[in-house]
Amino acid sequence: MAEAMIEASNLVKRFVSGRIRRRVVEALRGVSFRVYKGEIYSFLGPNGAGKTTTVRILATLLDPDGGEARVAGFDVVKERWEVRRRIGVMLSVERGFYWKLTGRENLYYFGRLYGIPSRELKSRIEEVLDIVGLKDLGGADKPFEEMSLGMKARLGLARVLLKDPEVLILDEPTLGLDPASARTIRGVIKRLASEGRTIFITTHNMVEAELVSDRAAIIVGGRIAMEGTPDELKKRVFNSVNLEFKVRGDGQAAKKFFSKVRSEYANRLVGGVTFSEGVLTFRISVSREEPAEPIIDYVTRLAYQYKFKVLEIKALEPSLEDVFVAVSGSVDAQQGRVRGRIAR
Ligand SMILES: Nc1ncnc2c1ncn2[C@@H]1O[C@H](COP(=O)(O)OP(=O)(O)OP(=O)(O)O)[C@@H](O)[C@H]1O
Repeated sequence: MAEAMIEASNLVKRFVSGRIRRRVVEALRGVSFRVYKGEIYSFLGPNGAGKTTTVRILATLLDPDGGEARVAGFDVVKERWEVRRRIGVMLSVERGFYWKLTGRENLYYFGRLYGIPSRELKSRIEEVLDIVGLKDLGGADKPFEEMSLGMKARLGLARVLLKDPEVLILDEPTLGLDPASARTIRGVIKRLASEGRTIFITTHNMVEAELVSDRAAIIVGGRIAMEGTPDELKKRVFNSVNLEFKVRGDGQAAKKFFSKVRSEYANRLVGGVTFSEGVLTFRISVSREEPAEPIIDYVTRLAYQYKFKVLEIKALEPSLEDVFVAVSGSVDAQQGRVRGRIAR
């Protein structure tokens, strides 16, 4: 069994706000999870779900009101310095750098602050600049204030890597980045995990979560609603997949053809049917337990009968975003934000 590098047990956190009208927000209501060595574990959740609060507790920046967490084997409250020595934390891409210093100078400053000897630090800086691709972009010698968001994020990750941490805790590491920078950051995250580092990330970006995560948890209202590999989550939430058919044929025959399909699979047709430029497209839902062949056979035979050509048959698996929407309930309030962020 792999070693647990992050263990959260029943974490509880409350915030009290407002002086006159006291308001208690239960940010975490008993959050438990484990992340094993070499794993990439994503925390997904709508706004205010408790993601950043969890990150801050794991990063020893905030104490829980209840429960406990251990990172790299050490308690985040009682042994916070042991934890800090072993983790790399990226909270917000723009935080904490010196605006007038270049990328390289900033890294030198932080490297010295982390106690890395000067000679060793210089070669380490070149190494991490290469890993995050900042030299190629000309970001190494640019003052921080003149960097693009993508360069700043890369520098943030470079700073995290200076310490060569066992565990990386990254809060929305690709938020707002251009596609190339987001891809680079995802690539670095995967590479680090393949080298045995453990990665905890929070994200709103479902496509990203699906691309990088070994396992993911969906957190809603301070509680983990569901946890598993992206595949497990999909199977648990959706017990069917949609088969999409594209057939080409004559417009008049298309009506008759489709009415046959409808009479056979009336309540299993999902989404609309379209007929465009001679191509009829429709979807039939198939439960995961039943074989798809009889449906494929039926449609193929019907197509032959009506002199239609079957252009394509494919299974459309639900995405992690579909799971997220189903699990986190109505996301109307967040929809703009969620949609906006996955469109990268
Ligand atoms: N310092 C604080 N004082 C009062 N309430 C807080 C504080 N920090 C967080 N909260 C509240 O705790 C809840 C969880 O916040 P948290 O920042 O962990 O959510 P999140 O999942 O990271 O959301 P987002 O995606 O919007 O960053 C929210 O209701 C938030 O308003």
